[in-house]
Amino acid sequence: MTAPKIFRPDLNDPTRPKRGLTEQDLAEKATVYRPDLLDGQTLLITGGGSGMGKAAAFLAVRLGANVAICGRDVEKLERTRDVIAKETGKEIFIQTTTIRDPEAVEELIGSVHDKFGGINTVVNNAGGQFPQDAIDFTRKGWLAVIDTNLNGTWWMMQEAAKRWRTDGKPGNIINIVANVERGMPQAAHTCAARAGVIYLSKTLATEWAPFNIRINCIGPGVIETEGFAMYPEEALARFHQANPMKMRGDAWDVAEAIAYFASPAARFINGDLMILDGGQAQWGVIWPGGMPDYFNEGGAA
Ligand SMILES: CCCCCCCCC/C=C/C(=O)SCCNC(=O)CCNC(=O)[C@H](O)C(C)(C)COP(=O)(O)OP(=O)(O)OC[C@H]1O[C@@H](n2cnc3c(N)ncnc32)[C@H](O)[C@@H]1OP(=O)(O)O
Ligand SMILES: NC(=O)C1=CN([C@@H]2O[C@H](COP(=O)(O)OP(=O)(O)OC[C@H]3O[C@@H](n4cnc5c(N)ncnc54)[C@H](OP(=O)(O)O)[C@@H]3O)[C@@H](O)[C@H]2O)C=CC1
Repeated sequence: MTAPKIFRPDLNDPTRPKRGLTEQDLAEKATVYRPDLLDGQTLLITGGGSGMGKAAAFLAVRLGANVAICGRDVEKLERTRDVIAKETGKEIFIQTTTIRDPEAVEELIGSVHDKFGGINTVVNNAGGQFPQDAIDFTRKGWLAVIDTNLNGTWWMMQEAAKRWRTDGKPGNIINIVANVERGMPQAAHTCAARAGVIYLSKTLATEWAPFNIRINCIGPGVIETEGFAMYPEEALARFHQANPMKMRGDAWDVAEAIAYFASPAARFINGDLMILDGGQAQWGVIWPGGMPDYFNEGGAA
């Protein structure tokens, strides 16, 4: 029997390059939006302590919004709160929460609601996966990825919607998913979960329209963030070859798309999926754990 291929990253390995935008970038990067675009709006962003979530938090604050973030690691949340305060003078709200726990999610939505008097937009960005051939997934590994990406996103959506219904206020949900149209070899667990979120969103965009709740998804392709640490260097060297532009996006690309969906410019967009991937969906497949010989030119037919 062949042993399963496993890449278990050492997230503290000092030999691996630091990836993603710096905090200075997030504080200074130019934006296409006017500075008061999100004045008075409240955004709750899950997974806001790193990567795209942190960039979205920074941008939303810079555009005038009240921002709350959550994640499992309190240090990342505190660091994000402190640097945003230092760079913008504005205090964001943080709460340690795993989105996998529906009671913790209920508490989170309640606290943010009480703190700011309501929530305008929920950004379900928290998530992730590990690269592995599906045939070797352990039960625990499969469940961890489904629970985080599908169940966790659902708990957030349902709890926010209940609040909006009770308050009689409009709501807006932005779900960060992935590029799943052509499947995702070696990421089948996340592909299943993200496809679930996309069709959950399309369904609820209709079912929750009477409550004035809109729901849209953003499907990023290869976006260079701290999250790249989950993948081996050999895979990272190939990721961007899977889009015809042969480049990586950055967290600001996604943050600006989130700001657009949070703004009045998107008021008539509902149940949609925006793909932000340099064209990868039409062209390439990533194979984060390495492409099997079978698919190489000259490999077994
Ligand atoms: C979208 C793009 C797609 C991939 C395609 C390429 C995409 C392009 C670019 C990048 C896309 C990104 O999403 S970058 C963003 C990446 N960021 C993240 O993934 C951050 C969040 N991720 C996580 O927290 C974890 O990976 C996740 C498994 C989802 C949840 O972790 P938990 O802490 O709950 O669980 P753990 O205790 O760590 O693990 C639970 C079990 O999962 C399995 N497991 C965990 N890590 C494992 C590993 N490396 N290899 C095998 N199996 C593993 C084991 O069975 C574990 O049990 P034990 O054996 O008992 O331990
Ligand atoms: N980078 C890319 O190329 C792509 C990324 N994506 C997805 O985009 C999203 C953002 O990724 P990115 O910024 O790159 O990577 P990061 O790893 O930086 O971000 C993921 C965030 O999710 C949080 N998180 C994970 N699990 C939970 C949980 N159970 N409860 C609460 N928070 C959680 C993490 O915080 P903490 O560890 O503190 O809990 C972290 O801040 C993820 O869903 C990712 O899978 C999709 C396609 C491509």
